[in-house]
Amino acid sequence: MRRDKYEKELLVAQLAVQRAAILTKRVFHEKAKGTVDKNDKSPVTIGDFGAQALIIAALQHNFPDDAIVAEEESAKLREDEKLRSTVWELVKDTRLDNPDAEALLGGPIRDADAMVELIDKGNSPGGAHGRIWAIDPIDGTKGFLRGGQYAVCLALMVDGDVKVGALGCPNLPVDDAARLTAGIGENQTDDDGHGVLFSAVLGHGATSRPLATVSLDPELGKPISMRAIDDLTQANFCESVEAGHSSHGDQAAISHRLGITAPSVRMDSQAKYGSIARGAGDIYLRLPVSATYQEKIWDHAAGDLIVREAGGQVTDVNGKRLDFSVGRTLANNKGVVAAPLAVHAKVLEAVQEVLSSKL
Ligand SMILES: Nc1ncnc2c1ncn2[C@@H]1O[C@H](COP(=O)(O)O)[C@@H](OP(=O)(O)O)[C@H]1O
Ligand SMILES: [Mg+2]
Ligand SMILES: [Mg+2]
Ligand SMILES: [Mg+2]
Repeated sequence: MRRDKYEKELLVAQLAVQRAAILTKRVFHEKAKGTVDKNDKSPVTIGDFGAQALIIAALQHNFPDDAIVAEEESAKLREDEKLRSTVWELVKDTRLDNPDAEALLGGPIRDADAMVELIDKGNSPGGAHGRIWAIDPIDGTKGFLRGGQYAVCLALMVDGDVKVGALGCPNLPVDDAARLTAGIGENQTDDDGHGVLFSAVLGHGATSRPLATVSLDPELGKPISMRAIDDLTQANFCESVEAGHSSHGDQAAISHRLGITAPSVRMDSQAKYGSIARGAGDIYLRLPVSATYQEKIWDHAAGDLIVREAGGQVTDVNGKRLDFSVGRTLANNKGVVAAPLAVHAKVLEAVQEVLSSKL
């Protein structure tokens, strides 16, 4: 079956993520320099709002009829004049260093009022019908603050199915061959050799390229694929840093059951999905800690597609594919199990054994 290549959507998504990441990187450096308070939540707040505004501006310019589900809303900006002008100062000077690319995204936002209004265009309830973009302007808030991993995430869903995904990971190595190591979750930089842009279109594979390479050619990326692994004892698995986001205990028990000897690699954000998609790691486990928490679609949409297009499978702990068609959350799913297609069933079996032994 021939599938739509979504060429323009992919190009706009890639450039929008690249432009937003220029802003998040500036905030990251200003935080390190102490220009913004590094102890409170302000760096991430400034970065979230700024990145979301820039991405929505690009989407509205190119696809004005599409709906948008984005993580942030503007209430705080409307009540805090100082925060609003700090964000605006950053947004107004953030542009791609490529005039054609910048023009494609619609150029600068008009003024601070327009910026605040754009942020609120991300309030769609989501659902199973039509074209809906999902945005996480900074995923891995804690990683961003710690100087670890974070990601700028954008995906297009059509009738509830993810068709296009782009993930900008400023602090990951550019080199696809660099295996995940324990230190990747902290003390990272976005200096030379770092910053990768993962993308995928349903039915057309997944790619990576340097985040800094701005081009109007959406096919510039190198194809990526998961590592072929038949001996699961040699697998490398990754998980959240935050113990409140997934159960480190259950994940350790699953890994033990699979005979995995390497310690888990802890890192924030959808950088986990990108990393396993390019074979830097093999398995991503996100076992629920709470019976009531519903995963948010913007935390998974791009990563789910990128892993599946790289030869992986992504399901919840019950073996169901992630269902992006039911609103702003993955209300029909519990947890995430991502692994190469050939071994996913084995991993899922271990997940279910561990979970049922707890009952
Ligand atoms: N109790 C919980 N269980 C699972 N995920 C949670 C959670 N509380 C918050 N999160 C989500 O976990 C995301 C980060 O995932 P990770 O731990 O893989 O880095 C957060 O994204 P943000 O950082 O964009 O807010 C947030 O949406
Ligand atoms: Mg997130
Ligand atoms: Mg976020
Ligand atoms: Mg958040």
